[in-house]
Amino acid sequence: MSALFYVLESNWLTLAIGNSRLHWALFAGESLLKNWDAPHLLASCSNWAELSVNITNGDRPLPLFLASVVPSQTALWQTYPNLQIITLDKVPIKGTYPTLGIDRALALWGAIETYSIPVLVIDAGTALTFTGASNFSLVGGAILPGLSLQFQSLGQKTAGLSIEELPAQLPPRFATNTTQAIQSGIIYTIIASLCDYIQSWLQQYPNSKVVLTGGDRTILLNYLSNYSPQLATKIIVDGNLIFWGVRSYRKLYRASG
Ligand SMILES: Nc1ncnc2c1ncn2[C@@H]1O[C@H](COP(=O)(O)OP(=O)(O)O)[C@@H](O)[C@H]1O
Ligand SMILES: CC(C)(COP(=O)(O)O)[C@@H](O)C(=O)NCCC(=O)O
Ligand SMILES: [K+]
Repeated sequence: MSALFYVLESNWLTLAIGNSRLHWALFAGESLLKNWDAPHLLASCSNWAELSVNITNGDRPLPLFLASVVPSQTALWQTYPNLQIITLDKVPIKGTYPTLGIDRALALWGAIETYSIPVLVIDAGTALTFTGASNFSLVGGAILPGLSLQFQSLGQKTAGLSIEELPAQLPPRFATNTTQAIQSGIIYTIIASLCDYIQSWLQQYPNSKVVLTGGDRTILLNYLSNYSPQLATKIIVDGNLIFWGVRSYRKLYRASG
């Protein structure tokens, strides 16, 4: 990221650490100015100054709100002087369980605040997660290996069944070569699962919004639009849900001192 922006009093940063990479956002007050992704930091980075050369203005480190599901990456930020680590006990959604991922809780909070409740959040990240809420209370969800992870695990645990690229559109379902057979197997089962979870949720909560986020959101929506155009129209795509959750957190705890 470039360091060439004016740092205002109201500027603050959020860093959401997922299992694949870092998700950064720069805010001015309530407005998102800029967001970007970056690779995980190397464990050899041992102090925040080294890590944050691009996010300071001289010796004024910006307030940093950190939400992480990767403890070894969280540890690298512990000495940052203007740091707030967001923990699940600070998320006001009712009915959560102690090991719920903070990324899921914040994305859900962000979806509730930005859209409405009931809401189902689908996070197509390293893991593919479903997280639903009604009455400002967690209803529940599901976790499965995400799109890339499914390809990678097949590649790692078999002799030679690895493929490099995801097709932009749905592959033929009944394939006659190995690459397309793998693509078909993984993509159609993920899309069928998506449809099934969404339909099941909408049966219970017919007026619910369904919001898709995470690094694979665009490609999954493409597949879903081919597979079930009618269901695809019901989906809101928002890559910034977790940032809206962090914004809600900041607002709540600033307001209450
Ligand atoms: N440059 C990239 N690095 C890693 N994953 C990427 C990249 N571009 C797209 N992706 C897709 O994004 C998915 C990871 O989603 P993301 O939301 O970034 O994960 P997480 O929040 O778990 O770190 C991967 O499965 C991959 O398919
Ligand atoms: C399910 C997750 C691995 C998803 O992580 P991600 O794909 O965003 O990197 C993460 O939210 C997590 O570690 N959750 C803890 C278990 C739970 O939410 O029940
Ligand atoms: K995520």
